[in-house]
Amino acid sequence: MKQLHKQSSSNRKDEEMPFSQTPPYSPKSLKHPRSLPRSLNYILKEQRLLFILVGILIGSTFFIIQPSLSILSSSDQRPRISAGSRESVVGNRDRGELAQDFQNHFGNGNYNRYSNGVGRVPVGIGSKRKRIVVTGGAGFVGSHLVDKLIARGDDVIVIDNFFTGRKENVVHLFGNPRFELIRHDVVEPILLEVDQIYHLACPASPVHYKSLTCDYKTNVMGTLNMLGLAKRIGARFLLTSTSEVYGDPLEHPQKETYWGHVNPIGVRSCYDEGKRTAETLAMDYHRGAGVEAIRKQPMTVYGDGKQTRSFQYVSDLVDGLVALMEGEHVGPFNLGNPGEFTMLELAEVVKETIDPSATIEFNPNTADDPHKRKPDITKAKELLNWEPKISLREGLPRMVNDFRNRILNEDEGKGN
Ligand SMILES: O=C(O)[C@H]1O[C@H](OP(=O)(O)OP(=O)(O)OC[C@H]2O[C@@H](n3ccc(=O)[nH]c3=O)[C@H](O)[C@@H]2O)[C@H](O)[C@@H](O)[C@@H]1O
Repeated sequence: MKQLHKQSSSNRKDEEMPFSQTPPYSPKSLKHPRSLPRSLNYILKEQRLLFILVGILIGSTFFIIQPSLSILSSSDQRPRISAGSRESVVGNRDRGELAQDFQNHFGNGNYNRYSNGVGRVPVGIGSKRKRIVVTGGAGFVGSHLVDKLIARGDDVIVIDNFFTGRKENVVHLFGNPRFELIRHDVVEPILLEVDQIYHLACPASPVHYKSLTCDYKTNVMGTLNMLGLAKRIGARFLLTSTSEVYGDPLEHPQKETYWGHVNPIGVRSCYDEGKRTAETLAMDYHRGAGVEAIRKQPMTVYGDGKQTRSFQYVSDLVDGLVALMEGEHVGPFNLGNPGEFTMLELAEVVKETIDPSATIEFNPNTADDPHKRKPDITKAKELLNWEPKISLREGLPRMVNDFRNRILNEDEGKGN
């Protein structure tokens, strides 16, 4: 398999860890008590709290496409070829094997599309494992997704340029033969042979997307490159979009069919429009190819704090992403928690569940901040049989433990 800049790290003490010791997927458990304020500071630095809660836990829209060129009748034993495809890497898994594979992971389910031979392994290798690329896999959502995929037995290649991601998020997988880490910027093409592509790479933090460092190019060129790869190799493709594509919505709650209300020249637009363009590209390919710190510091609330958001715990999101990838559906799905809170309510819940002594500071609002946001998840409930299980009150303490644990792991990695 071709690799670009295979990661070498001076911080690979887990390298010898045998696979059998790989921790199963779950929000990482608290290993030993350590300073809560420190973890809060970590979580919230560079507005990470707002980012995590607003940027991630809100309802997000996900796109999934399937190049139609990969959909052949099950009786067609020819390699599936699209422009630039490499027949030599196209293998044929039989329907029974793939259906079995699916059942091993998910129990009974409809596996029609995959049973048409979408999954691939190199010719001659009858492995049931999937080979999966996760771009942005060293990020917050990405690293949780990678843990889940590895834990269920798949081979995972992470592509990340570490713009906001951290090697520490995946260091526990170093040395695992089923895991590869490639430092690579998705704006450059890459050739890999895989069954599925989860495209998460994106400068997602407000710290980045509200500043000149915002990289529209990543959303456009990066998505084009990953779509091109999916088309070439016939892989199933999933794009993590964002509820920001709905802008300051005039429809509430927001269904997948809502086109949104976005200021195309505002300070947030490089992110909103970048993701909107990425969605456009995904659907074009489908059609065309067929295919913040609060430790004794105030929590910052922008504006009057009456704007609403919906917050989703990361494991619910990861479950939804996998259900979407493993299913047969194409197009946007809202994967979010419909629980709707004002920013002031959120600050109160954070106070109650994390730090009762925290205070609130009001800052002028940023331009174009959406007034309300709440995902309509009817479609995901009906078609994916998916809905979030973890409430904000339940999720917040888990989130703190998760980040505390990451800090502890980092300290251990440094020999502290
Ligand atoms: O909810 C959302 O809106 C966002 O959720 C996640 O983002 P998240 O995990 O919250 O953010 P990060 O922890 O910053 O992860 C993004 C990853 O992409 C990587 N990245 C970023 C930019 C780039 O050019 N290339 C690249 O590999 C970063 O290094 C990082 O590992 C998804 O990865 C985003 O696609 C999505 O927009």
